[in-house]
Amino acid sequence: MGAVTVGRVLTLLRYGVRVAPGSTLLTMGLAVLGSLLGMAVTLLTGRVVGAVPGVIDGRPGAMPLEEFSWLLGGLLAVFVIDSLTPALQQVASLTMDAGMVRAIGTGITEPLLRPRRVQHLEDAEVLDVQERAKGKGGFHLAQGMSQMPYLLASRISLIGSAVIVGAMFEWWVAAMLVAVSLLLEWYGGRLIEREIDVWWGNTEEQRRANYAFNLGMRDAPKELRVFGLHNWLVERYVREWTAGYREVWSRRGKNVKFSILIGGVHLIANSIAILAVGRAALNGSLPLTQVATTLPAILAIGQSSNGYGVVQVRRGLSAYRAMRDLPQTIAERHPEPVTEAKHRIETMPAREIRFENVSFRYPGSEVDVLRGLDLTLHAHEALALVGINGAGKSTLVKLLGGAYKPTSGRILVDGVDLAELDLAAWQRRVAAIVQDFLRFPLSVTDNVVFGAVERAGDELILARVARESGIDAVVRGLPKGWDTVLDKTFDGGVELSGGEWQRVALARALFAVHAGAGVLVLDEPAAALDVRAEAELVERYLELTSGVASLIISHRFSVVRNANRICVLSDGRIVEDGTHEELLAKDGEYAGMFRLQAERYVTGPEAVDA
Ligand SMILES: Nc1ncnc2c1ncn2[C@@H]1O[C@H](COP(=O)(O)OP(=O)(O)OP(=O)(O)O)[C@@H](O)[C@H]1O
Repeated sequence: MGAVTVGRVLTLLRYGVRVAPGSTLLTMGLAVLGSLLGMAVTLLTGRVVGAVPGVIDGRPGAMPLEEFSWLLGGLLAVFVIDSLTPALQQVASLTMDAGMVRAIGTGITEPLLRPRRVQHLEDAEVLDVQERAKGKGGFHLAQGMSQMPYLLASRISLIGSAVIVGAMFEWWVAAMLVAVSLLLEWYGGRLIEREIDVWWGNTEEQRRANYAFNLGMRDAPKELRVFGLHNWLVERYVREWTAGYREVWSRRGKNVKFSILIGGVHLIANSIAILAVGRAALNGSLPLTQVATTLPAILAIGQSSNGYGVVQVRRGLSAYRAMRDLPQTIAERHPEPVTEAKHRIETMPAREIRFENVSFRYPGSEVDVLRGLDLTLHAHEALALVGINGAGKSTLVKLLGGAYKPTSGRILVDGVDLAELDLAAWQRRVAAIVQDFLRFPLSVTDNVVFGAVERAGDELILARVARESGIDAVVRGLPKGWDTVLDKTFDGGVELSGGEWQRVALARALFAVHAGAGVLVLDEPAAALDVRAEAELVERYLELTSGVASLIISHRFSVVRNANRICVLSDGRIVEDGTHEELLAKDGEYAGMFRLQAERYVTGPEAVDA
């Protein structure tokens, strides 16, 4: 099969049989049956045509009429079955495709989701393997699998037709036709491959066209209308798309003369074969049956070259290998810590969480975000962390949640290094609302109970959370109450306002705390609310969650001052630590930031909020 060897095809077939056994076997079986029936039609047609003159003349030794009728009936039956198989094959093939897409989607996302840390998601090598496992412009593996039945059928047809030509006529003719057919396939495959590469190579124009498309469809449909930019966008999309396709056309144009040359070779080979058959028929050395069988077989050899199938199957194979390697690449480059279940995580932290001389730099970055940071968060205390944009506050939260591990230093939970704890169990102990919290396009209930999915069915906690968080007021106004889907693209779904969404997200954190979480992180928890509402909400949350260690991050001092203690993060370490009053008295960085904001609220545009 050219560069696609039989062994590799079997590998791919084995995968198909593993993930979608019924439909794969049926699709491949029907493909084989279809090509065998096609050859049976050729052989039977030859016999029927060869028998006709004798039957008409009633020559002695000719086929009896009854046998001829059976032959004709047989041809008809084979023809009918042959006509039915493509429809059946299509159904089987669609079912196989659906199974493949599901299996590949899981095969790629599952290894990426499984690790408790996230470093692997920023590792160029892992991302490269993932990209190859997926393929550009759709799942290459699924595309390869859907071409397998056609490739299989065209191979059987090529071999079978060559045997017919060789056995009934001349082996040199069969060899010549097969050689030309494979040449045609190899060359056609190369052209197709290059075209696909250009098209999915994501040229600058294609990326711009995609950007325009996403802008219009997904990212900014409202703003575009406000600014009256829809016509501009459509025009831009068409222009970029056409420009992107120009390269494909120019490559196709350049290849035309070679295609004509190869097509000419094919035409000459077929003409030689047909002329040779004609000559043999005329000089009486080739009986009519053989002539009528050989001619369609000659044409079938030419038609069985399948460059597209070869290319797609080859791409499918390489995607399959990348997908197979993905879990191993992740495990080798980012081993998950092996932990012993000797610590009672479900009661941690009983005393404190301590950052001890912690430094951190993101993978691939040259800059340390944290530099020898020391910080203690006591159990049952509410600690606020302040610092300018980019100081590293959210980064510290990611380290606390175990999403990253410190580049150096340690994070100790009740004296035990976080690296020694079962990360999955620890992450269940941490409830967090981050700035870009998840908005699931699911029901309100799901959006709240996902705070602690293992307690999802606990109606008592849900009722308590609804009462305490005040989202029962939001739910009462929804068409299907708790079952309302929070995405208006779904039937009966609604879109909440930014502030309402934040209340849902906070209810999610509260659900996690009541389900047993021991650490609560509020990272800009209610920035979409006005200043007073946010301050009141955070104050209320701290009352409701007073039994857990809370870390609050906010740029608003009305929120921060609710905390028992405030730490200022600057230059990668904690530079000030104390209560609101203590830090003001100290007249350092905190006091400077506070004064600046207070002035704005008195004189500036935000005075309304204050
Ligand atoms: N995934 C990442 N890869 C590389 N650098 C990152 C990544 N995430 C954040 N950074 C960088 O780390 C630094 C600290 O970012 P971080 O989000 O922790 O700051 P922050 O104090 O929370 O800021 P803000 O107040 O604006 O939310 C920034 O310089 C940021 O650009």
